[in-house]
Amino acid sequence: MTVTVRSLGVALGGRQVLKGVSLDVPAGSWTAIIGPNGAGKSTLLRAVLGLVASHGDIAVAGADLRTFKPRQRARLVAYAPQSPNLPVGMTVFDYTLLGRSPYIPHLGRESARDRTITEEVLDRLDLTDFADRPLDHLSGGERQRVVLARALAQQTSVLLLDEPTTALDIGHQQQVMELVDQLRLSDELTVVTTIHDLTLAGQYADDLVLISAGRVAAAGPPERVLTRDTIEEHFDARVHVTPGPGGRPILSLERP
Ligand SMILES: Nc1ncnc2c1ncn2[C@@H]1O[C@H](COP(=O)(O)OP(=O)(O)OP(=O)(O)O)[C@@H](O)[C@H]1O
Repeated sequence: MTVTVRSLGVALGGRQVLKGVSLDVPAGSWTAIIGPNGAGKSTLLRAVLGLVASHGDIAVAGADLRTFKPRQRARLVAYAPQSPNLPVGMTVFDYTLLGRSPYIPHLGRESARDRTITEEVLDRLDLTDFADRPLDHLSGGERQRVVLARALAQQTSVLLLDEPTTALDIGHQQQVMELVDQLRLSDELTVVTTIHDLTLAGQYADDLVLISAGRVAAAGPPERVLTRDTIEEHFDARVHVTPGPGGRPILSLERP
């Protein structure tokens, strides 16, 4: 399913946070939204979901999610926010099972299939041993994987992930990115993720969109966006860029 945004604008607290943003994410592809702190990356995801007021055109599989009820939206798009409110005392299993809520009838109970899907997702994210643990008894990285687990349990065709790897060690970063990539290939999932690790973004995404001061500053394949000059201009960082496997850029910081 495609995600298309045209001339998107968002104002927050009386300030224009996104201006004229356009985005084209083909079905089954992975787009990474990059950009400096405060650029508007999370706001862009929230606007696509219809969680913040916006003007401009938004189409997810041809539909404008701003007109959808939450339950209807949750069958089409799964969203893993950067810092979700986690219910104190709820177990990892029950929180992940919440991902099945859009399919459970009102006043009904989850089915055996809902529980099986939840168990499978926990297994794929190395979380089976934590299933009965309350969310507030987890480390930051474990919590982050549980938030992703809930989103994957929704089994939607579009996945929006806000900074899915920030709290993860390098092994779990790889595990999460590989898992998302596998799902993308096997289930034709369309993925949009914000991400700060530019090398990681360049290794997995088909296209990068650089947001800077609320506008699209660059967009295209990783090797076109991740250039030394672009990084210096928008992040005020000096980096060395070398072509890695498949020509995908590897960035390292240059000491002044
Ligand atoms: N509710 C709000 N009211 C006013 N301004 C807001 C609100 N929420 C966010 N902002 C501002 O909007 C801008 C964009 O925020 P956003 O969270 O989208 O940035 P980001 O690119 O995701 O940043 P980061 O990389 O730090 O997570 C920031 O300047 C932020 O301070």
